Amino acid sequence: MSQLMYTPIEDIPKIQGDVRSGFGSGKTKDIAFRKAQLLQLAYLIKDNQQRFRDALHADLGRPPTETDLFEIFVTLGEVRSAYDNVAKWAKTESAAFSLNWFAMSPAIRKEPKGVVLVISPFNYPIYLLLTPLVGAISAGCAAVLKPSEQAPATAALLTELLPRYLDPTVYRIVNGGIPETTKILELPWDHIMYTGNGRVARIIAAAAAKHLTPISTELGGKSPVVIDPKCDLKLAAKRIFWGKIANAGQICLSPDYVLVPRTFQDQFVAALKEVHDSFFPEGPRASDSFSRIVSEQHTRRLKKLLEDTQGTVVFGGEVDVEHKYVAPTVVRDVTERDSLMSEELFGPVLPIIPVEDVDEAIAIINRHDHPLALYVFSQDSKFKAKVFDNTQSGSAIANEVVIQAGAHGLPVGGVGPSGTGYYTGKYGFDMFTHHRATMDSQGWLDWVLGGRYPPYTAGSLSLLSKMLLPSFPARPKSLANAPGS
Ligand SMILES: NC(=O)c1ccc[n+]([C@@H]2O[C@H](COP(=O)([O-])OP(=O)(O)OC[C@H]3O[C@@H](n4cnc5c(N)ncnc54)[C@H](O)[C@@H]3O)[C@@H](O)[C@H]2O)c1
Ligand SMILES: CC1=C(/C=C/C(C)=C/C=C/C(C)=C/C=C/C=C(C)/C=C/C=C(C)/C=C/C=C(\C)C=O)C(C)(C)CCC1
Repeated sequence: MSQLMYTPIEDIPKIQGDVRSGFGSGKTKDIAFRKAQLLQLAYLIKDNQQRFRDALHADLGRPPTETDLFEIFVTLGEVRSAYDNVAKWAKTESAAFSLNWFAMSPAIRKEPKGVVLVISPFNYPIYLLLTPLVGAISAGCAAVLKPSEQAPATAALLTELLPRYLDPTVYRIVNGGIPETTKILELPWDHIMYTGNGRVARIIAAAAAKHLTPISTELGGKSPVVIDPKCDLKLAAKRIFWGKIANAGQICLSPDYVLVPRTFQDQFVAALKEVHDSFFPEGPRASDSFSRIVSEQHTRRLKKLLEDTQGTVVFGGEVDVEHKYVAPTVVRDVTERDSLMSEELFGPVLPIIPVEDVDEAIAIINRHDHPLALYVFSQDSKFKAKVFDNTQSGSAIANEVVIQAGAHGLPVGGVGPSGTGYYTGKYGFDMFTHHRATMDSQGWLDWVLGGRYPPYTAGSLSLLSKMLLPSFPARPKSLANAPGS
């Protein structure tokens, strides 16, 4: 297995300078070049699938099925979609038709922003590094990638493979921890995409502000689940519990806590226990279908949150810091002020908060930061609409969890504290694309537009008003008492 070597800090400005020169050559703008690089990226993943599985097993004790589902398939899907659509996405687009303007051929040129920086976290180190790269390549940008040092085997493998498959004059990896990333952030970039926690996002945003660099932040938060007692209970329990134990709960979109009607809590907890026993008949510790926590530090953090909870542990609760193991755990009768509600859990611990009704569930959600995802389990469209219409979140998903990130055509992104901007598919292309307004005005148009030149006269203004001043419908009766009426 490759060993992770940090990039010497003094090399970082040169790497950025080299990539900037590479971008300056103009080669990344060529659609054939973009497609060739995308194809190479597909083969980088396909040729090395087993090595990626092994690396993720070393980093997170991750079962290969999960690496395939959450990283390999979905990243290859992103590459395929970009490969098929890049020519269409990159085409100059005519502006919406307007009688006044069409003669000037107004259009939008899709131009690469330039040299972009991608900083990614440990939990999906392939998908969250390479999906932004797909966006950057398809947008015609050059890119420097900073993988998470907390997933060293995967970072080392990517560092070995990237220059073998992609053009190293325009796509490079820089490795390291805080000192290296701090150096990277001193440099001017044309866009920074950061995926990770909100604390570091503030550091990134402050560094970017010095150069007025635009940023996208893909963050996390506490994604709630609202349960309607009339839901399909077995299905709800199975999907929610899977979303909590996959990658040992280290998923940005993982259900963080569940809001369940007080009278339904016993049934819901019993259903979760049944699912637990069916997923792990030999117990989760012995199972090869259950990951470990990324570090001893994060395991200790989860241990402390569990020690401090005032809720009742229904099952699980076992923590072994040395082996970075946290058992799948369900805690019932949790309150809003509990330790388990103090931060994003990012582990296989599921707190259940009993509520009187859906109104109380909505009020609790709205007292917290807008989450990355909001889940509802219900067969009743009015119930679902009530929850979605009265809350805000990155995504609003009924009767499913987590897999919305893999759904073709949907953006992935947060709102407010769960992030700014969207990636995947065309959204990834747009993130790294400058929409450059262009037009070409003919001289003869001054027959009608000549009134803009001095000396200004009442007649010229009247003509300009006729062409350019928009009219509006009369105010309806319902606005009769509105200010100014
Ligand atoms: N919205 C999304 O798509 C998404 C996806 C995955 C994870 N997340 C969120 O990410 C978080 C987990 O990731 P994490 O942040 O713990 O991962 P992490 O510890 O791997 O850090 C992420 C990146 O930030 C860098 N970093 C850390 N400290 C830094 C500093 N002081 N200055 C500059 N860079 C620094 C790391 O080197 C790494 O590359 C969770 O909150 C999760 O919800 C969001
Ligand atoms: C096959 C036929 C049919 C049915 C097809 C169906 C229903 C296919 C369904 C496929 C599904 C549900 C696939 C799910 C994939 C999930 C993925 C890829 C999850 C990805 C999650 C990710 C990337 C998470 C990322 C995490 C992040 C960003 C944070 O940390 C019929 C029935 C239509 C008939 C014809 C044949």
